[in-house]
Amino acid sequence: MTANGIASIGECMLELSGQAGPNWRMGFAGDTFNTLWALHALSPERPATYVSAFGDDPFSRDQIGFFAQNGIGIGNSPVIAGARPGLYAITLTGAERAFTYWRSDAAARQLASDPVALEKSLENQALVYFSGITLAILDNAARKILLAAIATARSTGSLVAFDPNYRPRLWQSRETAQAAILEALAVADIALPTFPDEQMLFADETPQATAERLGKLVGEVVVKNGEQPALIAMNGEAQTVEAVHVATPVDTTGAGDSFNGGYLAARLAGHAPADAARRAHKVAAAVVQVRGALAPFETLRAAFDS
Ligand SMILES: Nc1ncnc2c1ncn2[C@@H]1O[C@H](COP(=O)(O)OP(=O)(O)O)[C@@H](O)[C@H]1O
Ligand SMILES: O=C(O)C(=O)C[C@H](O)[C@H](O)COP(=O)(O)O
Repeated sequence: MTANGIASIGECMLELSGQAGPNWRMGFAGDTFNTLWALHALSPERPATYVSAFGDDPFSRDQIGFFAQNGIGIGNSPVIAGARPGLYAITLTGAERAFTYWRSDAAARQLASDPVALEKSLENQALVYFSGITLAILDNAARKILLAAIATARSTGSLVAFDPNYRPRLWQSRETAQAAILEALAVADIALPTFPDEQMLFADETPQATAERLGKLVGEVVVKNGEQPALIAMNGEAQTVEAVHVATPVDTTGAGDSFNGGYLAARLAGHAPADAARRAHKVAAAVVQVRGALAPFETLRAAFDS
């Protein structure tokens, strides 16, 4: 059987976005889910699986129902009695987002609790995607199980993409994050970092320094940098691709994740890296103009094809 699917591994939370007070709007989001959402919008012919662990409370059931309504399955992800999803709220200063989390006992922390189920969820995938947030919510033993399952999928032909997405609050120490992220890069074919994260974590002085450092570890690297150009490093060659100018961004939550979804969908469809990054910028520019991390499929498709 040809591997045709797309799997993304991590934590999808309940999301509060919009305005504080009685007008909060509740959705579902999380970096790896946001990327899968865009990927699925842009590659609808590929079976899409969100690999995580879920609870059995009404919110977990709603979340799984929301995925299903939108054509996204959960593979062999465990559903754990008594567990529940995490929650985060977005507060904005202008369009720049900050997050408050309630997630320390979320079901997703058990996503590697059944190694056999995890490996099964990663079978027959053309693409396996995960992030530094996926690593940050796991303990050491669970991280090892996850990376082993990803390495197995890669050895059977899956392309592996990884966004380090550094969230200092989720890690015990910067050194732990550095070590785990380097281990993840060792099993990745495509790395999709954001420059300010890499600057914080590895003290890179410029996006070029990030691209050079990661280019020695991974064959294909795209460094995002907000409204600044993205930098592609592939096989020792560097290219820059200008972002789209957005006059009035509303909420930058999910911009990087949606960029990744656009980039990977384009690469899976056979577009060259620079063309993929141009499409990804357009997708991300559409996402910064909506509140919350997810934009409607039609909005994403129109941006990708424009
Ligand atoms: N203000 C902006 N105007 C236009 N595009 C933006 C803006 N902010 C982000 N983007 C788009 O989103 C992508 C990712 O944004 P970035 O801020 O680097 O990532 P993250 O959301 O991971 O912090 C950028 O490469 C760009 O395409
Ligand atoms: O922080 C987390 O754990 C989340 O997953 C919440 C957000 O949905 C993403 O962080 C958004 O990611 P950006 O694309 O970088 O804006």
